[in-house]
Amino acid sequence: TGSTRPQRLLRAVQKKATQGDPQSVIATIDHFCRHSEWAMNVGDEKGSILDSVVTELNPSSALELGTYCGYSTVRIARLLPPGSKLITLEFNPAYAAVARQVIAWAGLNDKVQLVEGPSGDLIPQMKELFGVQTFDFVFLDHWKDRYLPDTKLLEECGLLRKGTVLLADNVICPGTPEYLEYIRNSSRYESRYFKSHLEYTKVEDGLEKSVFLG
Ligand SMILES: O=C(NC/C=C/[C@H]1OC[C@H](O)[C@@H]1O)c1cc([N+](=O)[O-])cc(O)c1O
Ligand SMILES: [Mg+2]
Repeated sequence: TGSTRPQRLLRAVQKKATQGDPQSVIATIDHFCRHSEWAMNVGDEKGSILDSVVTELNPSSALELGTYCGYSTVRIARLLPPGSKLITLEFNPAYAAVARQVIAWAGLNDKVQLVEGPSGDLIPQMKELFGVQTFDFVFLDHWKDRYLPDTKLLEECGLLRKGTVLLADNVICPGTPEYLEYIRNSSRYESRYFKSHLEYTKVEDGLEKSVFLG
C-alpha cells in the first residue's frame, strides 16, 4: 500500500518549505498542486481573495469547516492578530493527521485548534468545549451539502453576531445551490459573489461573502 496524495503533499512541505514560514508552506503546496498532483486546496487565486477578506476583518475568533490538508488553515492563521484563535473542523482522520503536521510545520500551532469530527455534532458544542461566544469569521469549505445545514446550525446556536462574515468556497464548482439560494434570499444576510477559478484550473468558480445582519 503506497502513500496517499495528502501524505505526498505533506512530504513536499517537509522537504521544501522552511519551518516556521507560513508563506513558504503555502508556496510549496501551490507548486505541488500545479506541477505534481492537483488537490482540493482553495489555491492561490481564491486564496488571495480569502486573504483580503481576513485582513480587512482582522477576526479574533474564526471557524473553518473542512480542514483537508491545512492549506487554508495556514492562509487564515498567518494573518490573525496575536491572541486570536482559528478553530478548524475535519471529519476525515487521515486528512486531520496530515493537516496537523502542515500547521505545525508553518509554526501556527498557537493560533489553530484542529478538531476531528462531524461539523453537525461539533458546532453545538463550540461554546461548552472551546469557550467560544460568537465567531467573527467562518470559512466554509467542507462537504458542499453541509454548507446550508451548518449555517442554520450556527444561527440556532447563537454563534453568529451582527457583522459576522461567512466566506464560502466552491459556490460554482462543485457548487452549493441550496446554500446560495438561502443566503442570497435571506433578509438576515448581505451577500456578494467574488468570481474566480477552481484551484489550479481555468474552470470558473468563486467565493460567496455573506455578512450576518443579526
Ligand atoms: O469536496 C470538496 N471539498 C469538501 C471536502 C470533503 C472531504 O474533506 C473534508 C471532509 O472531511 C471530507 O472528507 C471540494 C471539491 C473540489 N472539486 O473540485 O471537486 C474543489 C474544492 O475546492 C473542494 O473544497
Ligand atoms: Mg474548496
